[in-house]
Amino acid sequence: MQKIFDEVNSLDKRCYEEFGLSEDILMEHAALSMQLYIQENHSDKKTILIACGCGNNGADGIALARLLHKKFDVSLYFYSKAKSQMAILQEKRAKALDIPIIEEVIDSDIIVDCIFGTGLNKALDDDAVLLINELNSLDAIKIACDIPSGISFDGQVKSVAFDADVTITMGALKTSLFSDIAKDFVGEIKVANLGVQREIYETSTNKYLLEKKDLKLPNRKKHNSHKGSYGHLNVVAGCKKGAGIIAAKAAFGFGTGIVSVVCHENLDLPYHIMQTHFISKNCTAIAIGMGLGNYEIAEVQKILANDVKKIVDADLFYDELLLDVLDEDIVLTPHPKEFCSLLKLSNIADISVEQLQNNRIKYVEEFTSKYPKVVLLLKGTNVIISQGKNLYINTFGSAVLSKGGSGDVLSGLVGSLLAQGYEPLDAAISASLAHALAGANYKKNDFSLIPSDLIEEVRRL
Ligand SMILES: NC(=O)C1=CN([C@@H]2O[C@H](COP(=O)(O)OP(=O)(O)OC[C@H]3O[C@@H](n4cnc5c(N)ncnc54)[C@H](O)[C@@H]3O)[C@@H](O)[C@H]2O)[C@@H](O)CC1
Ligand SMILES: Nc1ncnc2c1ncn2[C@@H]1O[C@H](COP(=O)(O)OP(=O)(O)O)[C@@H](O)[C@H]1O
Ligand SMILES: [K+]
Repeated sequence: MQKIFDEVNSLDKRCYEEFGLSEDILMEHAALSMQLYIQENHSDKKTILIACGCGNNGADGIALARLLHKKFDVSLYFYSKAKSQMAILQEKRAKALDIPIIEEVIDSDIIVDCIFGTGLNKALDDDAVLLINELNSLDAIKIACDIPSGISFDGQVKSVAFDADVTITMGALKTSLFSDIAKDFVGEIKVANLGVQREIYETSTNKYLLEKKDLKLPNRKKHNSHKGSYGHLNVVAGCKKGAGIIAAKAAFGFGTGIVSVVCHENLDLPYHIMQTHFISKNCTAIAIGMGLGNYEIAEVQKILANDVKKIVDADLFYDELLLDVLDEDIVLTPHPKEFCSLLKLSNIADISVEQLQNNRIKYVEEFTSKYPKVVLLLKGTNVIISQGKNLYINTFGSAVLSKGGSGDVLSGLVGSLLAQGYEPLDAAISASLAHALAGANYKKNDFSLIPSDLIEEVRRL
């Protein structure tokens, strides 16, 4: 996993104070890394437009123009007059080289957005909105310097943001790049070293970006085993039985030795999935909530009181009885609407889905600091998983997963790993990665995936 930081000003400051580097050195490295990226990936292109603002993001852009001048046809466009000391200095250097400065945006092979970086501190004015819309409308390779202009420090996009193919972010990954809203603007994210290697630049953090290698598949190492060695998951099915059946199939395909669906009515299940009317004595984990619908409170209370690992999803996020188990290391997998209900039930906040989506990390942190044992997996395009103070983000998911039943597959995967003995946090992380990567491996197209395709892809991981 890679570290993520809420802010990097303190990390820059450390470079000056502890490593004796200057702002100029850091900026030169920022510009150099963008130059190298462009030369290594787009040497066949001719024209580059660099749009600059008045602060140090703009200064990065002017320094880049100096580095690329003559190798490409570089034009500088100033959205506003240089204001920061470094922007004034860089402009002087650029003028000494006669780098073309243009008054109107022109068609170019590559556009580099250096209008606003981490200093964006108010709403974009009409001119900025017009400029960003104009840049977005051009058919060019689009590179954002540090962060696409228009995304604020907390990952919100109030009006518009630069629509980047790639974001070259300076020094370290920033939290703002990983909001659900930002995902449609950042493109591929690359980190530029600022004069020291990243491992030196970075300090400690509580936020991490998950990588493919963080997926720990339940590979079987022992030959001397039997089905009971790989756990017994009980999936509780309710009114909408399909949800439980999907979860059960996903769990079986992900390695659980025995999977039983708990339901009073007789179900038509695949032969390898068992049915039971009550929780099995030897079950090693329980998945409950998916499609539960109307249920008897006493019965659900009794199920939740079982001393085995549990994953809770869907309908139970609307019921106060969930509050009884929030002092356990239980896994909860709400989507945003369900999480809003959970926040309300737990007296943390009474907010709309929109308010949540604009502040996902804030509310996850509030919840997990109130309930430090719970493993919370907040669904979304960038899934957030958190327990206690630590928070992990999975960005591998995509819109192929926006289908009824995708969440039921996820519950099944989490339950499967819990039943096989994974710790709750490890189960949530690996299940979420498997879920998203399986979706990404489905290559037919981006609209036709159904839960059985997703389970099939999980089985191929
Ligand atoms: N040590 C450093 O400080 C380094 C900074 N770097 C670059 O510097 C950037 C941060 O520079 P700054 O702090 O100067 O910030 P920005 O360059 O993002 O812009 C800040 C300026 O824009 C103005 N502004 C903010 N929001 C506005 C709005 N909506 N409409 C109009 N004007 C607005 C502010 O008043 C301020 O003058 C980083 O994103 C990064 O690109 C890099 O060069 C690496 C090193
Ligand atoms: N656009 C998207 N990008 C990434 N993941 C997505 C996207 N849309 C949906 N998902 C994932 O699909 C799952 C949907 O779950 P949920 O809404 O509970 O569906 P259901 O209850 O119908 O099974 C979640 O894991 C979510 O993170
Ligand atoms: K920018």
